Amino acid sequence: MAELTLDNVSKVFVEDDGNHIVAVDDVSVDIRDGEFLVLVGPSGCGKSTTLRMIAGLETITDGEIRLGGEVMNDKEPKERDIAMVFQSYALYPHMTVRENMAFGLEESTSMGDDEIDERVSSAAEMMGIEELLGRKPRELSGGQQQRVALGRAIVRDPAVFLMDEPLSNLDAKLRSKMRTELQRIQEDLGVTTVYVTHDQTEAMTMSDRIAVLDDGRLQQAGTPLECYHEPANEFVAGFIGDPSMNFFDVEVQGNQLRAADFTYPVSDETLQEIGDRTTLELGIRPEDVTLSTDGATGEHDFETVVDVVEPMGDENNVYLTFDTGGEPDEDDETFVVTVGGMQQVEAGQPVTAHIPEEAVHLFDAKSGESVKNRSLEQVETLGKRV
Ligand SMILES: Nc1ncnc2c1ncn2[C@@H]1O[C@H](COP(=O)(O)OP(=O)(O)OP(=O)(O)O)[C@@H](O)[C@H]1O
Repeated sequence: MAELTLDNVSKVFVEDDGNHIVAVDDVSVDIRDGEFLVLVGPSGCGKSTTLRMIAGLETITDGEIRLGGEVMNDKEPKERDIAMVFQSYALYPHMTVRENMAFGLEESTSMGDDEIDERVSSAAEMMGIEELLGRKPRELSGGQQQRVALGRAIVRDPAVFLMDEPLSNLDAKLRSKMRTELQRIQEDLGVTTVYVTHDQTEAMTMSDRIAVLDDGRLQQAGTPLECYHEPANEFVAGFIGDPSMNFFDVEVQGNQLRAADFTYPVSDETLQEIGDRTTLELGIRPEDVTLSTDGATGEHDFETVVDVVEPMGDENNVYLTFDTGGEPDEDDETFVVTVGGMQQVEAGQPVTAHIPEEAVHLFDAKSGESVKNRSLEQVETLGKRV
């Protein structure tokens, strides 16, 4: 059993001048046995510090970390059944690949040479590095070093893998190849894994669940689709998804959401969810807006003009400006809309943007908390790309 639990975990660094930095603030999350959890968030949000506390490389200021029910707080790193893979790979330069992989086992266990050899061979096979076992790290490419670092973690057969941006030094193509390979290996081995990245594509594609951090605080822990379609707040909504969700400041007037001349009527059901709030942030995903040249025929259709078209291959990112009737430029809202690559759209072209109410997200303007999300059920019935 290797369930990993973080219970109200905090980390405060005290600098020489007495200044307190709250790097991790009261984070609680349960990582199930065999689960692949990705910790994601912007630079400085506390991802690495969280991982280092789990590894025992950093003390815990407050709270408790448990592995398989056992409290880890005061255990030395080597007493924890955990293997960590770093961004820098951290291979020993004077050792061969075989020695690098075997080193941890020789140091920390009374395992016989035969079993060590067997484990190294099997991990090398899994990582496809059998031919490299006699080489030194300097004789390897970045991708190969990365495989050795992963192989070294696998050899240990730990209860938990911790990975800190392990793919970020690889080029884009190798990175996406390693993403799928790593996922497969983790699934085959069934080892509980906590993986840190600031790359939300990695988070979306690799994880069973994502834990989104901002400013040391856990914003949401959920499946990639939950975080994408049912974000807990505006931060998660804006962070997950590329291009990012479009946001619009609106006021509630009767059954309309308004920004100067922009009016967006909503249903009674939506009004109920809004309650007595008077200011909101309206959010809409780029792929949920549709563009046409038919003119505005419905109450959720808006006339606009294409600013820029960014071809992405199979689809285009189309930038539009919504004239909301305020000061030109200042109060206008810029939108990005994703359309299929076959749809002919060019800069300067007048278009009608349709913003379907079922896909609209609403957030409390003050707290940023979610007020209305599109539900996963709606996504399925709409047959939208997810
Ligand atoms: N040893 C330290 N002493 C003081 N402050 C620290 C220390 N380590 C981290 N911090 C601070 O704690 C906060 C969280 O840092 P952390 O490295 O965990 O963030 P991160 O999300 O991993 O960022 P990145 O993606 O840039 O690596 C930051 O404000 C950082 O400056």
